[in-house]
Amino acid sequence: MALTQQHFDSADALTEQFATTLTRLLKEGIDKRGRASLVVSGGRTPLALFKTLSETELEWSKVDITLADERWVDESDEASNTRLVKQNLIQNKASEANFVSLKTDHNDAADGIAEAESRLSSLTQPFDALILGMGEDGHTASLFPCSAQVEDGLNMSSGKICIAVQPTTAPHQRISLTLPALLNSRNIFIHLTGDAKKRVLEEAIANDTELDKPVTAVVNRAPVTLMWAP
Ligand SMILES: O=C(O)[C@H](O)[C@@H](O)[C@H](O)[C@H](O)COP(=O)(O)O
Repeated sequence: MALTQQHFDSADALTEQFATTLTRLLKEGIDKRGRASLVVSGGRTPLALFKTLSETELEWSKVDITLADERWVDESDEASNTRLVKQNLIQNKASEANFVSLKTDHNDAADGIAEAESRLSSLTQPFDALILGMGEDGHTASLFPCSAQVEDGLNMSSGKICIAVQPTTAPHQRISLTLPALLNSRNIFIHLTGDAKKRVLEEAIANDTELDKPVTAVVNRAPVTLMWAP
């Protein structure tokens, strides 16, 4: 499948254009289907994008937002992606958006899977837009190459929407959408900044080893747009 690359001169230019594109896609979803769904990633990269989106005019009350993955920590924990999204995206004009959390009260993520999957079933699918980040080890969402669960997460016929993941090279147990669940999106973006990550992505695609660099599995199966700035 094709990777379309959109390169920008600065992170600000990337943020502006990305917010415009996402708003257009969400509006299109609302116009055609009554509601729209947006799947975002955690980490530091999307922070400015979240802030810009939150200031954007849109019928946010008709938008459902969830995460591609979540660290299995309380919402009060600095590491919580839910906290990040609520503090930066579900604010201002976007405060009316409906946020669907993947985190449940269970101590172990494995015990929260059924509830998380049931929550996700309320979202318009295919998702209108999916924003993925990537780590320098080639993980995307929480499909970590170091984890024992990576094969399960990349299995296209598992029938699973979410899995519990225990990375060995990153902190916190996680819950992640599986590859088939992520691919159930009308528009897929990989959002990266910096030369190092761009190199990792290019090498991952060239070497085509999905278990070693799970981001490759997404690019191999769907049209993906890379949104990149230095
Ligand atoms: O919760 C998470 O950690 C993620 O969703 C993860 O897949 C993230 O997107 C990458 O690790 C990139 O993170 P940075 O943007 O912080 O580099």
